[in-house]
Amino acid sequence: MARVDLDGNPIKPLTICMIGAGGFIGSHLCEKLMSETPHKVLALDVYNDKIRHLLDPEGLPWNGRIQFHRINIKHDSRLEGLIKMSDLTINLAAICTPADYNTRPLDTIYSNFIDALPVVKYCSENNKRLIHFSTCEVYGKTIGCFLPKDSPLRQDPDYYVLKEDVSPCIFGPIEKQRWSYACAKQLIERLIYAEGAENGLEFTIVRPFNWIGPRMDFIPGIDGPSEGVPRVLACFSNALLRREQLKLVDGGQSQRTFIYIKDAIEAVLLMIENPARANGHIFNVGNPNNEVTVRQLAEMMTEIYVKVSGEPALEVPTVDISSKEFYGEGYDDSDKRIPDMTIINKQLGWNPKTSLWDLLDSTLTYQHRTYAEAIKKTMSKATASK
Ligand SMILES: NC(=O)c1ccc[n+]([C@@H]2O[C@H](COP(=O)([O-])OP(=O)(O)OC[C@H]3O[C@@H](n4cnc5c(N)ncnc54)[C@H](O)[C@@H]3O)[C@@H](O)[C@H]2O)c1
Ligand SMILES: O=c1ccn([C@@H]2O[C@H](COP(=O)(O)OP(=O)(O)O[C@H]3OC[C@@H](O)[C@H](O)[C@H]3O)[C@@H](O)[C@H]2O)c(=O)[nH]1
Repeated sequence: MARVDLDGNPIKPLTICMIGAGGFIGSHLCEKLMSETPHKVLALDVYNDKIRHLLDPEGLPWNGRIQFHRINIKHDSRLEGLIKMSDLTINLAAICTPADYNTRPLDTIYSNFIDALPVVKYCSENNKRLIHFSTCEVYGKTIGCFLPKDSPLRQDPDYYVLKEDVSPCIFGPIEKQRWSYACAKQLIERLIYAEGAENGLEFTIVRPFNWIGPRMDFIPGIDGPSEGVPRVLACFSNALLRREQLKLVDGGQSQRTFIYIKDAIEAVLLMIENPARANGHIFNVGNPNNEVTVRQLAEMMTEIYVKVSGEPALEVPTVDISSKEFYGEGYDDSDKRIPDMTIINKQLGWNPKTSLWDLLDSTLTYQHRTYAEAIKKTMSKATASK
C-alpha cells in the first residue's frame, strides 16, 4: 500500500543527507528510515560504530539505501556536493555533552555554531530543505527559579512551562561557560530563522528535551574513554553496572523530563514526511509527563536495575557531589524543563507514549545485556593485576 502523509498525499522517496548519523539520535533515525520507509540516507559522520549493523553490504533488506561517508564537516569539500545530491539535509552533528561545555568551551562554540554555518549556507544557496537539531537548553533557566522559594507563582505553569514562541531564553553570566553550548545553539537557530525570512530557506528546528535510550553516549572504559563523563543516563548506567554509588550533582535537585528515543524518532519522521506542516517551525520534542528530579531518576534506575540484573542494590546507592568537583569551574544548570506541546500537536498531531518506568526498563535491559559481561571482565582483570 502506498504510504501517505498526514494530508493523504502519497510520500515520494527522498534522498536525505544526515550529518552526525553515527551518533545516538542518528543511529535510531537511520534504523527507522531503513526499516519503515523507502528513503535513501547519505550518512555522514566521523564514526560509524552505532550504525555498523545497518551498513552490511549484503543480506539486509535495505541493501544500498544507506551509504556511509566518513566526513568531518569542519574541513571536507565533499559536504556541498552531498547536500546538493539530497532533497533534505538533517544536521545532528555537535558536541553536546555538558562535561565539555565548561572544559572545552571553544570546541563547543565552534562545533555548535561555526561548523553548522556551511551546512545552512549550502542548503540556502541550493534551495534544499534543512532540519536542524537545536536543544531545549536554549531556554536556559525558568522564570520561576528567580522567584522567592515560597512564592505561590512557582506553581503557575506560566512561570516554568517552556513555549517555543513565548518563553525567553535565560542564561547565566559569561563566566558560567556551561551556557556556551546553549548560546551557540541559540545563535544558529536565529541564523537559520533569518535565512528563512530573508532568503526563503525551508527549515525546521528541533529542540530535543532529554531523549534517552539504548546506544546513548558510551560506558567509560568499555566503549569510550575511562575518564570520559557522558550524559546522565550513561553515568548512572555505568555506576549500576560497576556496583558503584550514583553521583548526584549538587544534591540531584534539578528536574528533567525524559522521553524514549523511539517516541521522539516518530516525531522526526513526521517532520521529514510532512514538509508543508513542518517548514518554518521550531518544535519542542519531549514528554511533559515524565518529569523527575535527578535524585528520583537515580532511585528509579536503581530499583529497575535490581529487577533487570537480579543483583541487590548497594546499601547506600547514591552520593552527593558538588558540581565544581564533578564538572569543574564554570558549571551551572537548567533548573526545570517541561516542554509545551501545543505547536507539535497542532502541526503534526504527535504525542509521546512511553512512561519513564517503561523506557528505563527497556533501556537498562539493553545496558545490562550489552555491557555486564565486559564490565565484569575488566573489573576482574583490574583486581588480578593489583
Ligand atoms: N540526546 C538528546 O537528548 C539531545 C538533547 C538536546 C539536543 N540534542 C541535539 O541533537 C543532536 C544529536 O545529539 P545526539 O544525542 O545524537 O549526540 P551524539 O553525540 O550521539 O551525536 C552527534 C554525532 O555528530 C558527530 N559529529 C560531531 N561533530 C562532527 C563533525 N565535525 N563532522 C562529522 N560528524 C560530527 C559525532 O561523531 C556524533 O556521532 C545534537 O545536535 C544535540 O545537540 C540532543
Ligand atoms: O553522574 C551524573 C551526571 C549528571 N547529573 C545531573 O543530571 C542532570 C542531567 O544531565 P545530562 O548530562 O543528561 O545533561 P543535561 O540535561 O544537563 O543537558 C543535556 O540536555 C540537552 C542536550 O542539549 C544535551 O545533550 C545536554 O546538554 C544535570 O542536572 C546533571 O548535573 C548528575 O547528577 N550525575
